[in-house]
Amino acid sequence: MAGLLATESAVISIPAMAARALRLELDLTPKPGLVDRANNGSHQDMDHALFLRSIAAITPWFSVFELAGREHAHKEASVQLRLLRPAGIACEQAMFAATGGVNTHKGGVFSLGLLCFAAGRLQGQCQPLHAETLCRQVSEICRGLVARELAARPQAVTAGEKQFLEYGLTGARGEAEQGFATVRRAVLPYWHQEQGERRLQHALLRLMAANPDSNLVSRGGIAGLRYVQDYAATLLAGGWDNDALSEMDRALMARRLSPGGSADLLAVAYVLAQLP
Ligand SMILES: CC(C)(COP(=O)(O)OP(=O)(O)OC[C@H]1O[C@@H](n2cnc3c(N)ncnc32)[C@H](O[C@H]2O[C@H](COP(=O)(O)OP(=O)(O)OP(=O)(O)O)[C@@H](O)[C@H]2O)[C@@H]1O)[C@@H](O)C(=O)NCCC(=O)NCCS
Ligand SMILES: Nc1ncnc2[nH]cnc12
Repeated sequence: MAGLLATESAVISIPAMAARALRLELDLTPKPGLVDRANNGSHQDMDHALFLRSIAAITPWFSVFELAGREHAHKEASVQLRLLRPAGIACEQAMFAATGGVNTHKGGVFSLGLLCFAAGRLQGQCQPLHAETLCRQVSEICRGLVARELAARPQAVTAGEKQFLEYGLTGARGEAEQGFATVRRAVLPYWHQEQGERRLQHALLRLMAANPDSNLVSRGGIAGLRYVQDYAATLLAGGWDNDALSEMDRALMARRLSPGGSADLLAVAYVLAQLP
């Protein structure tokens, strides 16, 4: 049963979970600063329909990543990212073609793509598919990525590269190289404290409180990042409901702040939380 994992009553695949994670994240409402069913958050160039098109364009690639992981499973970890990247870039291009050039899911493609690829690699090596083994694989596949692509680069082009040079933030690359440590430490131990949509909102708040999200820094500098982290921590400490989240949504929209990196990590958290 290659590529499949039995969970509770259903048998589902990691690529299918990744696609489901993107849809659940998108539909979660209210969701401060982000595109949801109610509004476009702090975004002028994105809406719910655009995200649906993006998800439709990305979804077929998750199985491609998993298959590639299986095919290359017996090669060293250090060559894996080089083998995955052409498909990752092709998937990004499919996303940009579907959205007319808007970056809806660049971080999501990167993080979920790595999870699918690592799952295929584990299957190819006949290793058990657990959250821990999957994250360890991602970390090994990405070993040295921050040093190679951020630290060794004197000139910055992307937002992620600029923020490394200016503030030492390692963004999506750092999260992956650390085996999604922010998700494992800040979210997974608390996953079963809440149910349904509230579980995902709780996870998002925990991510916003902990994640050094490069999107917040590119929109609002370090002060913008601190504002969102403190706001989320205050809600977690004092209690929150949908009204409080809607108020936070308005506060972030007024400041043009969007925690897009945390939205991506929420999808990662959902996939990992389905695994033993
Ligand atoms: C390695 C890449 C991810 C390189 O990307 P880049 O150098 O741009 O690096 P980052 O900025 O670090 O990351 C890119 C996206 O990752 C998300 N992100 C940010 N911080 C974190 C974090 N701490 N943890 C996890 N993820 C994070 C974030 O994505 C979200 O932001 C999108 C919107 O961003 P932006 O374009 O800036 O849009 P706006 O803010 O709206 O801009 P303006 O309107 O203000 O102009 C949002 O939709 C989320 O997705 C970062 O954008 C990678 O690109 C790469 O190597 N690609 C090649 C493909 C590949 O190898 N894939 C391998 C696996 S398949
Ligand atoms: N729902 C969302 N809104 C804005 N940016 C995002 N990046 C990933 N999901 C997002």
